[in-house]
Amino acid sequence: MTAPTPSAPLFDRLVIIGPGLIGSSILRRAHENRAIARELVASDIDAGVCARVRELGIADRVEADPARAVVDADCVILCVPVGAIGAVAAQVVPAMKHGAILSEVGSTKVSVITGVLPALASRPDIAFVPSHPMAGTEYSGPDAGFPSLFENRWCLLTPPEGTPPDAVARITALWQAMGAHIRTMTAEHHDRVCAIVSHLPHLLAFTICGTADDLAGETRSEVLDFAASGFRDFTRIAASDPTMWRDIFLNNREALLEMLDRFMADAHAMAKAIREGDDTVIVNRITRGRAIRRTLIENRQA
Ligand SMILES: NC(=O)C1=CN([C@@H]2O[C@H](COP(=O)(O)OP(=O)(O)OC[C@H]3O[C@@H](n4cnc5c(N)ncnc54)[C@H](O)[C@@H]3O)[C@@H](O)[C@H]2O)C=CC1
Ligand SMILES: O=C(O)C(=O)Cc1ccc(O)cc1
Repeated sequence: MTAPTPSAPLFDRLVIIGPGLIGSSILRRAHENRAIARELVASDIDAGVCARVRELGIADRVEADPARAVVDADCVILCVPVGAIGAVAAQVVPAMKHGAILSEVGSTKVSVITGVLPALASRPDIAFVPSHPMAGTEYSGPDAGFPSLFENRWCLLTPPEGTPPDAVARITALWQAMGAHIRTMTAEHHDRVCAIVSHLPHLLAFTICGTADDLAGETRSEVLDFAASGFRDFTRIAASDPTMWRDIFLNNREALLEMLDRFMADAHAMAKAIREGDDTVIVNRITRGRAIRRTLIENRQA
């Protein structure tokens, strides 16, 4: 009697360009679950990151040159800051094999897709499946990653019109193997949703920490002494990486500015209610905030 042949992995060779928090988390999960890819390859512009990924042993091979890294890959995922995705696509696409899948994990989509499309113009054989795991932390780099990062989190896919369904199905299967739930939407819708749920909150956190820091002398030291209040929750996300967030703000400019305008109008309405002692408006606003938090807890996303 012959032993049953184990089913082939989802990808033969999976390449991660930029194995920082997100890229190294994908590698860690795929390293644990070899049904995802037979071979894992990593490449990073930073020689220190390449050396660290080798030490961690989370990739089978590390290549300094991204064009060398992607040779014969079935799937290449760009995990670099959004401002670099277009340029990295231009470096790797010409070296990719016929029929391979290109993906990326950037936090913004419209400008990322616009930036990648020129590299794909002469390679209609390559399917492009942009993805965005709605999971992360305020930490960066290969040491910050962990295999369960995407567990029970949403991953948003924004395949451009005409993307082969088979490629979308394979990227869906990849994120499901990471433990994520999938939602597919247009890039425009993605950018508006993420502007309100992620980009504006980060902008507010950076701003409030800056405002507190600008307060002179004694007050500032008290802000830091008594930070075990609402302020502390802002400081966690305000600790996020400056390059990554500069790129997100500049690449989702329109949607972010629209949400900021709406927020400022609502903040002005709250200021007016406080000035005028309008307790109905104040209580109503707080009650709606509590309800949102309760829903997140019920959906296990808190
Ligand atoms: N940090 C988070 O919580 C989340 C981040 N994202 C997105 O994922 C992407 C990666 O973010 P993180 O993993 O947090 O960043 P990270 O800073 O931890 O890792 C990014 C890596 O890309 C490398 N890199 C930068 N430019 C490069 C280039 N031109 N060629 C090759 N490598 C290059 C860096 O050296 C670094 O190792 C970003 O686009 C970000 O918007 C998506 C979801 C969550
Ligand atoms: O650490 C947090 O609270 C985050 O919000 C992480 C995060 C950062 C960027 C994304 O595009 C998605 C998730």
